[in-house]
Amino acid sequence: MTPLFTVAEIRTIEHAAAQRLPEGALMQRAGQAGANEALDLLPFTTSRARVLVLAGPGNNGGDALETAAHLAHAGAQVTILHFPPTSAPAAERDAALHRAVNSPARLMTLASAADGQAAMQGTDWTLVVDGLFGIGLARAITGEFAVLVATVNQLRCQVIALDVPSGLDADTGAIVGGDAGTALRATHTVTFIGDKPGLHTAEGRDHAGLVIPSSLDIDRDLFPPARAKLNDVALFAHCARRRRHSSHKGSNGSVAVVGGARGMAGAPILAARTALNAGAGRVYACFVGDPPAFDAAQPELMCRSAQEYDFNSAILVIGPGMGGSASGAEMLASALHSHSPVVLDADALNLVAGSGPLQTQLAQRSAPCILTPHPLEAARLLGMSADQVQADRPAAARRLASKLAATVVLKGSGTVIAARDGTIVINNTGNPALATAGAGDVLSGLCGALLAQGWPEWEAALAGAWLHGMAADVLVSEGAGPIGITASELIPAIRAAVNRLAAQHGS
Ligand SMILES: NC(=O)C1=CN([C@@H]2O[C@H](COP(=O)(O)OP(=O)(O)OC[C@H]3O[C@@H](n4cnc5c(N)ncnc54)[C@H](O)[C@@H]3O)[C@@H](O)[C@H]2O)[C@@H](O)CC1
Ligand SMILES: Nc1ncnc2c1ncn2[C@@H]1O[C@H](COP(=O)(O)OP(=O)(O)O)[C@@H](O)[C@H]1O
Ligand SMILES: [K+]
Repeated sequence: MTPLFTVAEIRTIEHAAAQRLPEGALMQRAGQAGANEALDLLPFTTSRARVLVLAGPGNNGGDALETAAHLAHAGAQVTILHFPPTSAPAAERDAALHRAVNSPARLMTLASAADGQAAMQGTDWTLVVDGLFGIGLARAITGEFAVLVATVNQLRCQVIALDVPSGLDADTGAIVGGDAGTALRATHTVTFIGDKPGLHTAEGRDHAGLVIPSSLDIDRDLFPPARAKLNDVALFAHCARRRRHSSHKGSNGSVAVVGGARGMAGAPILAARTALNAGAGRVYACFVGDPPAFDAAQPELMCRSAQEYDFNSAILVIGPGMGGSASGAEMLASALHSHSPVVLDADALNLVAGSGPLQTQLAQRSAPCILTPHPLEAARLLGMSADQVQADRPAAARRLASKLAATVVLKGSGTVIAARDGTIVINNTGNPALATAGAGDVLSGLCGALLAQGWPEWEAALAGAWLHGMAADVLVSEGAGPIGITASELIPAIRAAVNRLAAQHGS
């Protein structure tokens, strides 16, 4: 289980740890950790490696100077582009500079980032170490530093970021300064003290690459209980069940997907097929528009008119392709009036966003409730723009969960799952193959199927996000994507993932 800590928490831990250690110990450990990861990436003949180390003006630059000295002593050809501090540096940073100067590394002290860019030209670098800025970056990277970042981003070699890729907000995964800023794209990030939410959501996955946490050997008692974690099978495996020989379809619950206004019948069909293939015993597809007689590709589904369905008799997945009509709103109100557990997606969320009474009705329900908004749906529910949601996904998910008293699955790269009490989990399975129409319908059907099979709301949301992403990861590893995977193809891959989970962890 990987806990995730905010910058404020990391600063508190660091401060407490520093009291127990000799001056500079943490920076030295950080530099050693960076060097260890770098050495793993270098060719066996270290002397052939040309390593470019960017050492910024703050303590992140201090880490980089320590890393550079280690790599130079290990035999690599190291060039340091050093940006001196603009105010009096910490003694530990001075000591790091001293070690770098006394190492075989070539140190270029630069007055401007433009000098740095010139110094980078003409060498075929094996590896770049990014120690420009860490968690202390206070404003957008602009001007000459932005040009330097763009130059590194065009290199094709591996790039290790120290602590955080320069320019990325470690709390939110947004680029510091938004559109005015930029961030360095690393292939690996060695992150210090504890892992951080921003490395795994929003822009995080594209900029951090593979994340390697390094605790710097800080005593465990200095870490607070984590309010955020990375998603992990260990968080939900206890709910997995193997099928009993004595089971029957009634043992595995019923799901009713409610949606399908005229012209949008495919969305509930995708959700319903997923629910069936993820193990629900009986699945109804209920249409706000005219129902088809049956689904030819999945005749096991029971296609009904939503108006004629008893919403108390199944787990309800409401919203796929439902539209915003008065009859959709009426179906939603009666579904919320029922005692059934619900998954609210797509148009159901838009209808809730536009109606105070529906919001009150939702917040007052006692049955399990999972909301699966994408960023624009979340924005409508919060009365803000999608850009504002993306600027701080953990905060948006938390606010929604508390406002509507539900488990919220804020979708997108690094899906954020939030509980009513403010706990969050960030999912790191999945990939851009999922950026395709209908992938969200598949997720809502999967969550419904897990609820139907007795999973509690929180674990159903965690496992739903994880299995959905894992299915896409398996398809991509088999060469089927990420380009061109369709939502329908996810369904058999989800079935395989559900069965693997039950076989490996089910009781
Ligand atoms: N605090 C900790 O927990 C530890 C920190 N360490 C390292 O120290 C880092 C934090 O160090 P700092 O707080 O010094 O911060 P940083 O090194 O991240 O950056 C601050 C420096 O950048 C300058 N700066 C900020 N925004 C700028 C901009 N947009 N353009 C140009 N210059 C800008 C500031 O004036 C300051 O000199 C961590 O990320 C980590 O790498 C490690 O040494 C280990 C312990
Ligand atoms: N780039 C991406 N990386 C990882 N997951 C993604 C990405 N883009 C989309 N997804 C996932 O795919 C699903 C898309 O859902 P949604 O936006 O509701 O699509 P639709 O309404 O077409 O079904 C969500 O589960 C989301 O988290
Ligand atoms: K960095």
